[in-house]
Amino acid sequence: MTGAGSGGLPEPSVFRRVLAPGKSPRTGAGTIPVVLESAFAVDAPVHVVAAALRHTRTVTGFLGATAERAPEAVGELLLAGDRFPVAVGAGDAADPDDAGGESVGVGTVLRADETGLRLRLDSPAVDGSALLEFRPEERTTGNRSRCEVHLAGDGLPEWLCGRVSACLAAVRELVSEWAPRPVVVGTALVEDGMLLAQQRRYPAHHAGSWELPGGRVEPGEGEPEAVVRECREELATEVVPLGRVGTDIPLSAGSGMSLRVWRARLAAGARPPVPVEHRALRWIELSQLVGLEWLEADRLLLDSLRRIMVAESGKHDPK
Ligand SMILES: Nc1nc2c([nH]c(=O)n2[C@H]2C[C@H](O)[C@@H](COP(=O)(O)OP(=O)(O)OP(=O)(O)O)O2)c(=O)[nH]1
Repeated sequence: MTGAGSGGLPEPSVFRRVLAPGKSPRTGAGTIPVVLESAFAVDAPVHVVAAALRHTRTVTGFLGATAERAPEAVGELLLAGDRFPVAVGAGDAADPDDAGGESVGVGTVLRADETGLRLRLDSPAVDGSALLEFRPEERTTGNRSRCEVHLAGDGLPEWLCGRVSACLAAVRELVSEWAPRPVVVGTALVEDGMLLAQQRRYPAHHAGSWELPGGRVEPGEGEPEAVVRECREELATEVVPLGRVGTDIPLSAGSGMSLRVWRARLAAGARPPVPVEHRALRWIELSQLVGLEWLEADRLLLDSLRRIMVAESGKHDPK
């Protein structure tokens, strides 16, 4: 990978364009396949950057650059399996409403989680498939956390490079808007490959839905401390936080908060969790994960939660 300087946005000109060995330039519709390798730095923690990289409107708007056709993706953040239309051609990369070309391809999300965003672009105009990947990596110096986003692409049409650059500028803006948000911590408590979920009793619009134990981080409190306190209050037990899981999830428009999940285990000798404030608790097996009626925000974390459940159980993922 090639570093693109400290904090500078990668202009199309700084993308290293290399024809992949053994490949020859494809012809037609101005498509020259490009192998793209680049990196740029953002002054924000990786879980915030990874969230912005999967923001549906930003990614589909800039990369798809087609205003008329709504993406099939319905969530605020992209999920693996989502698909969206892509107008093929030059257009104005800075304007998501300017579709450019006339022919339409399809973008498919192959992965959208804390490890990054991986997309496939299928269109007759690119003569098959092109792959594009954004991979955020944390770089910590002292107590300052910044993120390096590595870009990789294979078989990219030339016109897509300008859109990638415009998309990254929009991601950067989103990051500066999201980074200072107050945080609600959620706890992914996994024991023997099973995840603890709790069913809300209130407010009315959340009652009956399932969520992870947690709540708002108090002023002056660290996130791991908030995880321990909330589990004491809600489950009457002691947990040990182990690290973050998934990307941040921006909570619904009015709240201005982000959900940030920590993985945890029960402390040695801790009492079994009981529902103090909630209607019910349930230890969820892998096969029950998707079918549960989760709060909408939690649904966007299921791929990441599945991964830690599989790792804990030592089983093969049947998905
Ligand atoms: N705790 C938690 N909150 C979640 C999850 N998913 C999700 O959308 N939320 C939302 C619901 C609420 O709008 C907000 C946090 O509310 P909360 O009621 O748990 O927070 P809290 O304990 O600090 O609040 P309070 O009851 O003391 O007033 O985050 C989740 O998995 N766990």
